[in-house]
Amino acid sequence: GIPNKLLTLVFIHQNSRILLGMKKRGFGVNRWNGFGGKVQAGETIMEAAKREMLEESCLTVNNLTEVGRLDFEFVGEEQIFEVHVFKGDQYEGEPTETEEMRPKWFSVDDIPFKEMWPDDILWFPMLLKDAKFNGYFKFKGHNDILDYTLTEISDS
Ligand SMILES: NNC(=O)c1cnc2ccc(F)cc2c1N
Repeated sequence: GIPNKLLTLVFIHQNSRILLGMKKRGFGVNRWNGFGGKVQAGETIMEAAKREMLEESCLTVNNLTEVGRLDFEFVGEEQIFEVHVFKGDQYEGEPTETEEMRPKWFSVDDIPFKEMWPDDILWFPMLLKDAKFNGYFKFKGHNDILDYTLTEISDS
């Protein structure tokens, strides 16, 4: 089907550490997520990414770039999520726990994939090496990937 729900996913990646957020309630609860959420009417996807980052972590990220696009389908659900993945390395503020998220820095050599969505281990290597990527994942529930496609896009 046609993806029809725009979402953002934001990571701060500084040298050998990446900021993740433990989701404290709602969708993806008890998993280390990227920061982000829905795109509201009247805002660009980039504006939504920065807004959600500020709301969920209290950080203002200055240099976000879009590094990937992931479509997620959940069998039995009409809606397909079109997730725009952003990365930045310059921010203002201090990572702060909110009602939604508990932020924590992880070494890129020690990412808690067992406590993350099962697709992460597949595309994080691309995220970390600054490759651009496109993916599609068909989920059954929140834990099983029935099938997927994942393509690294080389600019050159
Ligand atoms: N760090 N990874 C995420 O935040 C993440 C990964 N995969 C997902 C798959 C389906 C979905 F609805 C959300 C996510 C998601 N937030």
